[in-house]
Amino acid sequence: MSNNYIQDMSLVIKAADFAARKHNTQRRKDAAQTPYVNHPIGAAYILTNEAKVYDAVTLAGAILHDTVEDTDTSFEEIRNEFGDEVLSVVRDVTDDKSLSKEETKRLQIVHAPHICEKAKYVKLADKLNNLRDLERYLPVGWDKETARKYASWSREVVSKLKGLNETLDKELEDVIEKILVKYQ
Ligand SMILES: Nc1nc2c(ncn2[C@@H]2O[C@H](COP(=O)(O)OP(=O)(O)O)[C@@H](OP(=O)(O)OP(=O)(O)O)[C@H]2O)c(=O)[nH]1
Repeated sequence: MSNNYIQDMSLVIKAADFAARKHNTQRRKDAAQTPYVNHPIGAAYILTNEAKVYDAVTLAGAILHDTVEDTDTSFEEIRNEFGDEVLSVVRDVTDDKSLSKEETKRLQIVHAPHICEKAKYVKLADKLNNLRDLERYLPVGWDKETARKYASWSREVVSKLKGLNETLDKELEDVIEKILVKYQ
């Protein structure tokens, strides 16, 4: 085994361990209250399985993408544990939760073209994983209009990231269309 391979594998597995511990009390908004960590792991799996992205920093970034936004994790902790490259990816996909929901959503559209390429992949996989869940079930507390609005807003965000990966572009387009039909 090469040293690079060992380093890459270690980084990704460390990220999975870290995310699982940080998200351990959180659940998805489905009836079964699926562990929240299924979402970041699902996003990373979309990258390897569908987008054919195998870069360890991108995969670690995908696995860690909600730790600062949704748990007590700080950017400093991400830097100390995973280094500056992973930090850049996580920083680029972390919303400022001190802003209003509307402003946060507006800023995702504005910022999307300017984030680093690895973060763009993470953002696409994040949205695709959430949208696939949304197509399967309405999250607890959501109505059809909330679902349609989330899909339309996601379409605006991902439109700023088009051209990076044909498979992700197509899968996102398809699932958004299905949601808009299912919840009309
Ligand atoms: N489809 C789906 N989404 C779920 C589920 N559980 C949690 N979510 C999260 O809900 C958020 C969207 O719901 P909102 O009503 O807008 O936000 P909020 O509840 O977190 O305040 C998404 O995160 P976000 O950070 O607000 O948006 P994004 O930037 O991750 O897209 C998504 O990750 C689930 O079971 N299904």
